[in-house]
Amino acid sequence: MKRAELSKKLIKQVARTNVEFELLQEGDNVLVGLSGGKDSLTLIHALKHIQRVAPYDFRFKAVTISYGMGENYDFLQRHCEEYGIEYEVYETNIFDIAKDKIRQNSSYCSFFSRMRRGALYTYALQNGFNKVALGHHLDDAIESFFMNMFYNGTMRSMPPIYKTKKGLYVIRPLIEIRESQTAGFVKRNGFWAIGDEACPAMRFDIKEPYVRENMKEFVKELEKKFQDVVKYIRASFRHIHDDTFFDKSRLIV
Ligand SMILES: Nc1ncnc2c1ncn2[C@@H]1O[C@H](COP(=O)(O)OP(=O)(O)OP(=O)(O)O)[C@@H](O)[C@H]1O
Repeated sequence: MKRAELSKKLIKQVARTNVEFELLQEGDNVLVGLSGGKDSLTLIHALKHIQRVAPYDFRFKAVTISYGMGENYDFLQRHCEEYGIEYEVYETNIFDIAKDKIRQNSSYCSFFSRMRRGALYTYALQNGFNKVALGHHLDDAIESFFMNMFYNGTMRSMPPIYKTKKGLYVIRPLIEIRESQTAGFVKRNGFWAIGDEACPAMRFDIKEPYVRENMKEFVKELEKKFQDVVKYIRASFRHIHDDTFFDKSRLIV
């Protein structure tokens, strides 16, 4: 069985996040969302590594949500076979539904993303999984944080773990690693990954949502000015003084 090569730094960070937030535990049955992009490819191999070395047993299966646009995921099927990873493509009709809905709803990508998330959760619940793992990383969490603040007027980001109303745990084992590390991982192993288009609509010449692009640029510029800014933002995410803002429900009075 082939083994992918993960950098020590990446393994160490994922292991630390995993232990601190108790993401994976004995007996877990984890459904991993595999888009075929660099992040979720890194995720399946990081989980495979943890499975080899952890003193507890858990099972995971990678699933790709197909939008029903005639996509071909044979390369992922072959990849998972080579590395001994259980895999399935879950067919949906998200694209058909989108064609009707999107005329009224201008936000293609968020529509696809919501539907995809719904399909993943449904598949997990119907097939006895207790956790869903997603490939979001630190850059995603930081971009989301600024996006929510600058465009929605809310302060929120992406937690390493949370429980849905239906009792499913959503975990993000890569949440403290940088996007450059997932890019490095696929490069190092010579893996082909689907490009960074954030949603299938973009394959039809729709530009990447400019808001996220702006946020990427914004963080890049910040890093040019303040070398360690990402380190400090990450630290801030761990030290939240939520009684120091203007949210009445959180004030200590
Ligand atoms: N078609 C899909 N099927 C299953 N899971 C998916 C799919 N698309 C995305 N995901 C999951 O949702 C996570 C976040 O989605 P997002 O659109 O931000 O990912 P992405 O840009 O495709 O990233 P990645 O490089 O992980 O593939 C992914 O890391 C992956 O775990």
